[in-house]
Amino acid sequence: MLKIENVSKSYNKGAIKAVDNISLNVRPGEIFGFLGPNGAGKTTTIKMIVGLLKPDEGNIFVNGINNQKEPLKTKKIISYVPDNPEVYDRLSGMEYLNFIADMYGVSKEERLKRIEKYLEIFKLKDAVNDLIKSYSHGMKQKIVLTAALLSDPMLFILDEPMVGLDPKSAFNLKEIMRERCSEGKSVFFSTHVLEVAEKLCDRLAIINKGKIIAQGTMEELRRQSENKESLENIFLELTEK
Ligand SMILES: Nc1ncnc2c1ncn2[C@@H]1O[C@H](COP(=O)(O)OP(=O)(O)OP(=O)(O)O)[C@@H](O)[C@H]1O
Repeated sequence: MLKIENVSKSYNKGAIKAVDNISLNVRPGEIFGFLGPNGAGKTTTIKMIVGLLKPDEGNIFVNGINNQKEPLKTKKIISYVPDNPEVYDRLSGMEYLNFIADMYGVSKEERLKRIEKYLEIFKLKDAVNDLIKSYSHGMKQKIVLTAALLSDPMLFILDEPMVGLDPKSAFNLKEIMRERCSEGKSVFFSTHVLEVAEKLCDRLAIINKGKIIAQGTMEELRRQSENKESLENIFLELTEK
């Protein structure tokens, strides 16, 4: 579903190598966790996957399509929720949802069904006709999540999705991720919450200083580490080397 091949990215004319020759593969029906300390290169990688940044080297394929060569085709099957979503404050929640559904060409029937479903899950029904600028931080996050789900993406990409969500909303989001994967769709998300990653992900990759230092199932990561008890121990051991 997602294949990253030997991808590198530098900033400031090569002075900062943010991502250094990484490769990974996310399969259909998989929840894939992308972990790493601050400044490791997670957001830079995600921005390259969704087409906001261009890799200096390497290729990224979404469902077999090269995202540099056919950006619109790949964007159609991806939804992306950034770590700090910017929303159109002067729209109401419903106007924003319809705008995103229009951009993705979602039919009236499908959008109504999905809007109803996710507004119910995220308890946003009463606020959906209010202006987004009146929303709390968490409500803004939830309207962005709802919008991202309207196109029923094959690949759902989230950068630090649990930050700012209350426990119930975080639980609901995890259920949504699981449901998508049971339907054969894929989820790729970055997180600092190791407990969530450990419980939720089918496979994980750990990035440190731009390089992938471990990748695989929890079982496979345990085998690569001497300190095998929890993902926290494995993470600390591998990133402190
Ligand atoms: N626009 C930019 N210009 C210059 N350097 C940048 C830019 N964006 C990121 N960097 C640098 O690239 C490196 C990787 O940053 P990135 O944001 O990808 O890390 P991250 O793993 O997402 O970090 P965090 O967990 O703190 O969000 C860091 O050294 C960062 O300072």
